[in-house]
Amino acid sequence: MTLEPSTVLTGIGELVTCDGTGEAGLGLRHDAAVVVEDGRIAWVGDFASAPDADRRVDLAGRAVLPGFVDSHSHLVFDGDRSAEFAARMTGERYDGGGIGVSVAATRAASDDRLRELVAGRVAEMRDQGTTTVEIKSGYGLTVEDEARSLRIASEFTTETTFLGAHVVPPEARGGRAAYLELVTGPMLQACAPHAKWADVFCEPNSPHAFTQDESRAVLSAARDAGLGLRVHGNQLGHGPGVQLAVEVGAASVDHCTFLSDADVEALVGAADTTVATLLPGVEFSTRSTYPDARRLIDAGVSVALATDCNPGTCYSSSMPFVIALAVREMGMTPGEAVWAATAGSAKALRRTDIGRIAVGGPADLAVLEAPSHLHLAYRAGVPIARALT
Ligand SMILES: N=CN[C@@H](CCC(=O)O)C(=O)O
Ligand SMILES: [Zn+2]
Repeated sequence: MTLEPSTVLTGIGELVTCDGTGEAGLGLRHDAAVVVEDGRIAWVGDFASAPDADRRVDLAGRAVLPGFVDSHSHLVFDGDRSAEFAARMTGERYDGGGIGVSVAATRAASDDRLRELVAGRVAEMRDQGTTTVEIKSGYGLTVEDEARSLRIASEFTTETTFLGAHVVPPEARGGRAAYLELVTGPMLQACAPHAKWADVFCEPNSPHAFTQDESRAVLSAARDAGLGLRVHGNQLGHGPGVQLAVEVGAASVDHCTFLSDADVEALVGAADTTVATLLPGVEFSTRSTYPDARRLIDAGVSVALATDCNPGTCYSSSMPFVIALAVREMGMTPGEAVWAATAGSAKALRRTDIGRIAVGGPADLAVLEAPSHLHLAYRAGVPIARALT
């Protein structure tokens, strides 16, 4: 639906502004109207006092909320790993080894083929209400393949993340030190112009990923190159990822599945800086224990939700699915889950302009085929959300 040049949205069953007021900060309004002008929110208020606009769209009781912010995805890949998923469903454990399969297929794909795959995945996300997506590299793992992954990602989003330190690639086995030098040197140099962020798979529980010291070296080089920092941490077992993320002031530490009391304490102390991004689609798709979101929220940690859409641990692009899992499996209220998928996830990207509906912000809106946000978890698996603009 086009909302140009100016449109007043009426008949909104429930407006979820995420303005920080009320239950879970959702700032719910009823009998509200929204005016969109030139792609921005121009006015929010009571329907009765709504100003005129060029067009009027009656939403017939549907709920409107900020478009979802998916702050963690790996969309630039080719190849199929559905057999790996099936094997996990019969008991095989995930250890990151399958990443090499996606790396081989991604390297073999043409630019056009990768572009087409990313476009399809981004469109799939929009069809489910996502209006901002972060996209990582990490299936190239050569200077050229990482740089082109990021070039292609930046055609779709400004939230691009260099993940040369995803795993040590198969051809570098035995040469970890040399690969780290490549990642922190020429690869970082080639990728930095196309990336806003850098990330590292800090996971001593996987033979393929990186230790605390290796991860620190990657993050410190990335910071020197002007990139913001993110960390994959505490996914497969207890580990140093959370403490390292807090130490370096990362915007987000993602997964947070296995946390000690000291990890939670560190995240509470860093709640203004470092967000704990939970990715329950991963636990679903790897048949693992879910992170304890209740413990984190009750302690005062900043929590976000994202899909982690990737070919190995979660090939789902659906934020509504993630919200349903968060409510059903992680003890979050529907309101907390919606907040974490919008304003919380925006905070994980250090953005205050998205993830909320506020005058002056971009008109990144999602609409539900339902009267309230409660339906996102209540009607799990039903495609009720879509991006409005
Ligand atoms: N853990 C590291 N990276 C991805 C999985 C990548 C893959 O298996 O292809 C994740 O976030 O789960
Ligand atoms: Zn990931």
